Amino acid sequence: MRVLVVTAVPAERDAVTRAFGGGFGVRRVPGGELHRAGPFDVTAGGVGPAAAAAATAFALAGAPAGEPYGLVVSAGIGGGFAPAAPVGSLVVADTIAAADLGAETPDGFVPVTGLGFGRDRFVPPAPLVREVARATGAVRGTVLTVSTVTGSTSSAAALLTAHPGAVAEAMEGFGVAEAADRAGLPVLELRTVSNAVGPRDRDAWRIGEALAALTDAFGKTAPVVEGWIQR
Ligand SMILES: O=C(O)c1cccc(C(=O)CC[C@H]2O[C@@H](n3cnc4c(=O)[nH]cnc43)[C@H](O)[C@@H]2O)c1
Repeated sequence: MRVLVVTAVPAERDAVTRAFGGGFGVRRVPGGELHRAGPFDVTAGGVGPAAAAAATAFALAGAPAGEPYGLVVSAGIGGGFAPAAPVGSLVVADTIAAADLGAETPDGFVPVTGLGFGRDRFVPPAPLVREVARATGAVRGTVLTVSTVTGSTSSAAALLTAHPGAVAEAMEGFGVAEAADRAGLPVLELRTVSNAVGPRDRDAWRIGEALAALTDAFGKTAPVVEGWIQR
């Protein structure tokens, strides 16, 4: 079995494949391409949950005969909630939560599940999360999926009130998880922290360091997931 990794942008995809000395072959799938590296097929699916879900669904549907996927990973850089996940740290999601999927009401935000629809979270396999955290030193916690990057102290505080276990936010995990779940596959989310969640200061984003940390993280994660998908 192989592992599908979905990043947002090509720089993140290439950071993952660099853990194996680069991509070893590129395969076209509808709407994208898959870069083969070690046990991973890595695709840059675009920014946001909708692009991520579409890219994941097409990649899973196009798996070659005899090479099924056993796991899907959402990966890339993300914002970290202080003090749990400082800039430069690695986070592995024990819960992937859609933080802004729902309705604003007079009583505040109501998640989509409170409206009687769908899902607002997915839970990766706990033993796998534990093993990845042990192998990489990652912080474990909820990773939020947002469609709008948080840009103020008050919004960051509101997210932490609604999700006390949140350690990071990004924009794709829930979309990847939704597609993986419909294919009957487990999901994992790995984020290296490029910036603090809070007031927007793009000059303070440490993207280069976060991409280097992503390469390091995948080098350490590969043996763990290889063992796990063979069980
Ligand atoms: O400008 C670049 O060189 C560059 C290289 C790699 C990635 C980027 C991105 O802007 C990726 C966008 C991606 O990052 C996630 N992200 C990062 N920080 C946050 C945040 O604070 N809140 C939400 N999302 C964040 C997100 O998943 C985006 O898709 C640029």
